[in-house]
Amino acid sequence: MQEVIIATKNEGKAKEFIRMFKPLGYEVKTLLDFPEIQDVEETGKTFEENAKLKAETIANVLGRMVIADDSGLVINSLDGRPGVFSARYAGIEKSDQANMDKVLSELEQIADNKRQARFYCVLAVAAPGKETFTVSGTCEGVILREKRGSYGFGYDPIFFVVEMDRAMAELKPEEKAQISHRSQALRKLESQLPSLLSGENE
Ligand SMILES: O=c1nc[nH]c2c1ncn2[C@H]1C[C@H](O)[C@@H](COP(=O)(O)OP(=O)(O)OP(=O)(O)O)O1
Ligand SMILES: [Mg+2]
Repeated sequence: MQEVIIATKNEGKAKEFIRMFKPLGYEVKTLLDFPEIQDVEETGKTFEENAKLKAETIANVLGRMVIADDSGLVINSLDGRPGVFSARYAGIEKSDQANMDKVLSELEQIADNKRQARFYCVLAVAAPGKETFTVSGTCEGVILREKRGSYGFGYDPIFFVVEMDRAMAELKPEEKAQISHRSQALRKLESQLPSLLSGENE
């Protein structure tokens, strides 16, 4: 099977990418398979900037095509927070539980009809000597008042998916893969994968 490198150290993302790429005929490797590679500092102001930064840095380290994912939760009544700070919202330890607790407490006084939010995902494709490009996807929802469900990762337990009438963490992996911001973004990339990867690791 042809190999695709995803420049992520996030186990939840890694699992989703492995599942999404399998039916397309690609085997996914992530930075969890390359523990010697150092963290890329996410200094960008936008998801696009951070996705490009991660993809280009790792493409240069490995000398081959790499896809990076920068994603997060955007909440209307918090002026778009946590946004690009989603992973480290409650501190640099990157705790999903602490991040969710912080959002829940910030929204405690916010009425049910003012809790709209969206997940946003940018995928950047970078290869040495080529121009980097990005695609994006979104998933609309509402922030719950307590955690629900145990699938997924990150903010999934507090994110109610309008389209599915359940919390994201109540969706089985194959259900999340039908509607997620990540799969929306990947769909925009799918048809280009064969040409992007031609000449790589045959
Ligand atoms: O489907 C999702 N379901 C729930 N939460 C999600 C999702 N997608 C992103 N998120 C949250 C997790 C993390 O708090 C942040 C991503 O931050 P982000 O910097 O892109 O990833 P990360 O630091 O965990 O790993 P890495 O940079 O190595 O890919 O947004
Ligand atoms: Mg990150």
